[in-house]
Amino acid sequence: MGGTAEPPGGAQVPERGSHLAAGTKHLALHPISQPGRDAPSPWHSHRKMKTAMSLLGSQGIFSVTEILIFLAVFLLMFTVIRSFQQQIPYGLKRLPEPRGYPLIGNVLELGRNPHLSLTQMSQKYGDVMQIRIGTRPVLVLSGLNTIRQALVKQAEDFMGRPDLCSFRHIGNGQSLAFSPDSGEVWRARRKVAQNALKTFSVSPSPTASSTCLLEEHVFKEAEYLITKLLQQMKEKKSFDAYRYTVISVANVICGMCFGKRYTHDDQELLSLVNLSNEFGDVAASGNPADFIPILQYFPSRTMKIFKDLNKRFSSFVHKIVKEHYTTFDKSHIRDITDSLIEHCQDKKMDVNANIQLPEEKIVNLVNDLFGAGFDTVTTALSWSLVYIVTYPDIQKKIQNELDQTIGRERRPRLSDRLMLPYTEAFILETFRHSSFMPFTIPHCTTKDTSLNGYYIPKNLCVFINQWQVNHDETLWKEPSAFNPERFLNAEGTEINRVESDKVMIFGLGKRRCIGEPIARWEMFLFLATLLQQLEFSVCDGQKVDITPQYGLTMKNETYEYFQIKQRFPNKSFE
Ligand code: HEM
Repeated sequence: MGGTAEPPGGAQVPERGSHLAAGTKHLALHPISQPGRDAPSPWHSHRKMKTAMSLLGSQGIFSVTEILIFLAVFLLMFTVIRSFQQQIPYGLKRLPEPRGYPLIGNVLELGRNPHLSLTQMSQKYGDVMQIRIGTRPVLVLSGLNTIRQALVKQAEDFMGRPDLCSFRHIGNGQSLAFSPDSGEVWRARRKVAQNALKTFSVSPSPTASSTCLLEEHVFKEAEYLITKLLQQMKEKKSFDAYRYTVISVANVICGMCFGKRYTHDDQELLSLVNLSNEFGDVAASGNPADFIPILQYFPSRTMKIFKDLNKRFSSFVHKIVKEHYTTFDKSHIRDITDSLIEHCQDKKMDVNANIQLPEEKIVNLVNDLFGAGFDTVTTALSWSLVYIVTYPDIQKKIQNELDQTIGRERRPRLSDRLMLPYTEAFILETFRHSSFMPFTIPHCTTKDTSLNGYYIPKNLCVFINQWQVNHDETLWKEPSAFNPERFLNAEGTEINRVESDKVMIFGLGKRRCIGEPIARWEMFLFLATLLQQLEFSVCDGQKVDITPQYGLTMKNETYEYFQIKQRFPNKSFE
């Protein structure tokens, strides 16, 4: 027994004698053992060793020295990699992570709709998981409770912003929302911005027909919008809703920030506001150029447009701010820009932090407010109009509620909100169903921390998946259905606050949107004023496409497919 044996199917000796083929031949002709046949013996072991040595020896693939060097290098590399790998503190777990490709990480899995891919991945890896975009690790948070824990209960740990290359082009790198600053200066600036917004929205209006400045701005713009839409209907028989609402909404924030408005055909404003899609493409979570640094050095049309847009935006605002400086009168503060200039001239200190902010850091705030103030609200409003024409029964219910509560004699006011629960429920369902801000602006950890038992290092970029929360089957019955009634109590007379608090569109905690109250009021006033006077529909034969296009704010395809009819022709509203 033992001895040589034929390989299965006979000895297939390769014809050409490569180094590898020689080794294979050697192996084939000198089998190490025949299991179950030979009893192991010292001779056998010796032979085994000899065979192995001959496989590796001078006639084999590698020499013994080569193998030893290989092992030494392998051990060295292993030790170096281990020393670079995160040491997880005792009692905490390492973050779960889908396998990615070298250099690009999980970019391919993110695809065109990262909010959907990451929702799917969270079902496998959990509410707290790590992905890699390029070589950069990113923490992805899903699940309302997990997100509340991170952004509210552990707010200080998760309130940072990552230093992404595209963000450095926004507001000359001094943006309140996008710059990496999250310390005392950011805190003081945020407070100044919040106070300015409050003063120029809820302060009493000088006109008798409005209760506050915001109401006055929206009334005026909604009336201009209605006139413009009716004119478009006369001339073209249809219109693109986004094209006109964007100017009306921009005029509201222009009124508050700069005390001026623009016509619907103003080319400078039009070209600026219509570039918001390009802004959203780059500023969205998961833009590869921010995570694969080498991409910065390749020519990119989108990045060029992004830089150009930010420059144009800054110089548009800068020009207006300069005009304000020349006409500034301390006894007559006209708007937010004036109030920021006054803040600088008074050298006001932040009472808590005792911080003196540099002038440019104060006046630059108007850039953030104007930038954040029109695209978001316009997108919200245009989604609401898309749902209105998709579900005509819902439009009728809102109009019945408006007719019964407000009637035809006066316009809707902010104080009517509580008496119009169905309209409010419709707005909440628009936010939830469209989830048009699928992620918050990316966050970043400010120190080593932990969440749900996982160790999370400092400076880790964090994506908060708002879309996942708004479509979570454990939170919502039939999340893909558009159903405003889900937010009403059983009698349909009040908003169910437990349900409405689950909708996530403005972020949470220390970075929560500072424009949230204004956005909600504006949305209500525009929508109620438009639906009180107009009936919206889609042109015959046209189909509404509600598939969103991914971005910082997701838009629906805008086409000239909207039509309107006046509900009460020849009636004017006070
Ligand atoms: C429906 C409309 C709006 C939506 C859905 C929205 C949503 C958001 C979200 C998700 C964030 C990021 C939160 C985070 O990173 O955790 C944010 C931040 C911000 N929003 Fe809004 N927003 C809206 C309207 C507005 C308006 C009207 C203004 C101002 C006039 C505004 C000003 C800001 C600012 C300044 C920040 C940055 C806050 C910071 O980083 O400290 N937003 N918003």
